[in-house]
Amino acid sequence: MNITDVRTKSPLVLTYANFVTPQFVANVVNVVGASPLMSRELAEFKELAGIANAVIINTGTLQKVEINDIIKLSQEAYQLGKPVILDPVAVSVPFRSQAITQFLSSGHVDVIRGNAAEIAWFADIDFASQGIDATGKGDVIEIAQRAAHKTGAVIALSGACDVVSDGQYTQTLDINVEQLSSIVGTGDALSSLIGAFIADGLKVPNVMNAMATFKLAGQKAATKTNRPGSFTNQLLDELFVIDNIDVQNFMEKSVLNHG
Ligand SMILES: Nc1ncnc2c1ncn2[C@@H]1O[C@H](COP(=O)(O)OP(=O)(O)O)[C@@H](O)[C@H]1O
Ligand SMILES: Cc1ncsc1CCOP(=O)(O)O
Ligand SMILES: [Mg+2]
Repeated sequence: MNITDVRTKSPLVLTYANFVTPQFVANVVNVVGASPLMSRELAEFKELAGIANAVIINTGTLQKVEINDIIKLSQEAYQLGKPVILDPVAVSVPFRSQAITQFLSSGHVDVIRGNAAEIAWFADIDFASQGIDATGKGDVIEIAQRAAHKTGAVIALSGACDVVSDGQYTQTLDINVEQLSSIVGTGDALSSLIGAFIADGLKVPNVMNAMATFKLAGQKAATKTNRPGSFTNQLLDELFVIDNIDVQNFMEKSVLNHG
């Protein structure tokens, strides 16, 4: 899907959110015309997964007692044929590594969206990080492709260079917009935004369409302000008005295909 499709179809995006950024995430999904819904209640997962077009599981503030819940949520979504997107915040921190390993052992995932350090964990490649941030350097195409092969999921690696890969087909978007990394929650928001754009099918180009839309909105916002507070609101405003023709032109110019 593209931004016009999202505005027309208004897909419902169900997010098991962390407790840090849900309002911002919901607003990003809302301003592009999709329909956000957040829940952490096991008793309603089946019903909500039934009405959702995609399910996002963000483990940014996951607790031990919740691991079986997210496994159940991913299984319900899978049984209903709904794509599951995992956002494994700071996965290299030991408790989180154990939790995600347990999740992967019996849960289901179709897309993993993370920064380069988070994706490198799935690829079994060393990559420096500090908490929620990727701080190292590395071959992000290799990292994304290896993570895709190891997990069987479509990988959405975000950062200065965005990479989407299913292990065979890879696309990159190497456009630097520093301000996007200056506010907390842009990664969380991107994970749920991807959920809106894959409502008509889990394909690499659909995932890249979401990432390019978000990146272009960030680039536009950055031309109007460089202060984090006003940038946050400007980003929402740019997403609200962004035009599909602009996004398609941006993608034609900046997205590279790597087989
Ligand atoms: N240096 C950067 N230049 C351009 N875009 C960036 C940069 N860092 C992050 N982004 C963008 O910010 C968003 C969040 O990505 P990222 O910071 O990697 O996720 P997280 O917040 O989960 O660490 C993505 O759209 C990504 O493309
Ligand atoms: C600060 C923090 N702590 C646990 S989740 C979270 C938000 C992470 O947001 P993002 O990964 O989008 O920067
Ligand atoms: Mg993140």
